[in-house]
Amino acid sequence: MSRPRRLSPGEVEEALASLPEWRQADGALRRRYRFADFGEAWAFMTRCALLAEKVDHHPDWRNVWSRVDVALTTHDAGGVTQLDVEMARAMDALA
Ligand SMILES: C[C@H](O)[C@H](O)[C@H]1CNC2=NC(N)=NC(=O)C2=N1
Repeated sequence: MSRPRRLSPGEVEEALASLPEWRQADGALRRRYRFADFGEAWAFMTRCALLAEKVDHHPDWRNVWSRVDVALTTHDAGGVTQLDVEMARAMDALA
């Protein structure tokens, strides 16, 4: 894949207008998901993991019981790119 371009803060803000649960902090898109229990959280992570492998773009995340904290950033670009915006939308659709 060609190297993705890091989005400007303004471009990220624009993208976040249609991703109300997400915020931008420390060079990443961040969201907390809450599920009914650990099984639901893990099932969500499994769906995301399969997608991440398919598109070769992987979330940084932390799971505690029914909670999943996600940070999306493009390490190669040193910040948020269109890939992260697309992954955020896809993860919302899988939640
Ligand atoms: C070698 C491989 O293509 C890279 O390490 C990919 C894999 N998954 C990735 N995931 C994310 N979120 N950012 C990256 O820069 C990235 N790079």
